Amino acid sequence: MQFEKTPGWLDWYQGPSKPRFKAPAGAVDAHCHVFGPGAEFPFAPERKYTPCDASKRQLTALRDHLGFARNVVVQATCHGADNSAMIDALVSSGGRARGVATVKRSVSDAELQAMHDSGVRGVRFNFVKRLVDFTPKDELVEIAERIKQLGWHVVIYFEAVDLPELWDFFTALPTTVVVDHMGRPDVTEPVDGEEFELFVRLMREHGNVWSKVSCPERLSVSGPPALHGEQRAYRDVVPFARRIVESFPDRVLWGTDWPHPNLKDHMPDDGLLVDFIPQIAPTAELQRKLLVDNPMRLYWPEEQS
Ligand SMILES: O=C(O)/C=C(\CC(=O)C(=O)O)C(=O)O
Repeated sequence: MQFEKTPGWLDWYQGPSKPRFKAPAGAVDAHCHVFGPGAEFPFAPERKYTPCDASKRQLTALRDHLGFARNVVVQATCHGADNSAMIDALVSSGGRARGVATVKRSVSDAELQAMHDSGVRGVRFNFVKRLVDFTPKDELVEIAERIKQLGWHVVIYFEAVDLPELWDFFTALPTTVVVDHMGRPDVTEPVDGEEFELFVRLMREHGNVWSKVSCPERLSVSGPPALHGEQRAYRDVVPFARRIVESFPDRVLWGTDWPHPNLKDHMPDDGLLVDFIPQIAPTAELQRKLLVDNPMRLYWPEEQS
C-alpha cells in the first residue's frame, strides 16, 4: 500500500553525528519507534498522522552508531493496536529489543502471551488528544489488571495540564507506571512552579511511578536545537530533567524518541541528543542508572543478578 505523509512532515535526520558522550556499556535507548515500512506493515485507518517509513533495520543501525546496546520499541499511534511492525522489530533483534504495545479489551490471553514471548513488557495508555481517540477508563483498568499477571507495566503519555484530572486514575494503577517525557511540562514555567511540583509529587508519593527524561526537542521553547554540533542544546529543559534524575535516580529512563513523530520545527541530530545526557545526568553513577541499571531492571529483569 502507498501512503502519503502528513503535510509538513519532517523526516528523521540523515547521517547523525557520532556522539562525544560515550554511553556506558550495555546502554538502553528506552523510547523509540518503528514506522512500517508502510508497504509491509500498513498504517492504521484510525491514525492521526501518516509518517515517513522508519524500519527496524534503520533503528538497529542508529543504535549501533550511537554506541547503545539495546532498544525499547514503543508502539506508535500511527499503527493503532496492530503491533506487528513493533513485534517484528523485537523478534529480529536477537533479544536486544523489548517492546511496549497498544492493546484493546478484545485482546485474548493467548495473544498477550504471544506478545510476551516476543519481548513485549508493557502497554501504553495515551491521553494526548491530538494523537488518539478516548478509551474508556474501565477498559484501561481491565487491561492493566490483565497485563499485571504477566509482570508488565503501564506507560502513560499525557500533557501536564491534564495531570490533575488524571491523578486518581494514574495513582490507582496496579503496576509499575512509566510516564513519557516527564508528563510534558511547560518549560516556560518555573521548575519549582505549581505545575511541575505536581509531577514531582506524583513521583515522590508513588514509588511505583517512573519517568522518561526524554524528548527535550519536543519540550524546549528556547532551544538551541541539537543541530550543527551544539553541545548545550535545549537549555530550558535541563533543570526539569536534571531535577527528576537527581531526585529519583532509580526510577528514570532515557530514550532518543527516534524517528521523532510530529516534530514541526526541526529534526534533531540524534548524536547530539546523546550529548544532551551529561547535562541532565552529570555523574557516571547517574548515567549508569539512567542508561543501564534502570532499563535492565524493568525490561530484562531475568539478566539481573
Ligand atoms: O513519540 C512520542 O513519544 C510522542 C509522540 C508520538 C506518539 O506518542 C505516538 O505516535 O505514539 C508525539 O508527541 O507526537
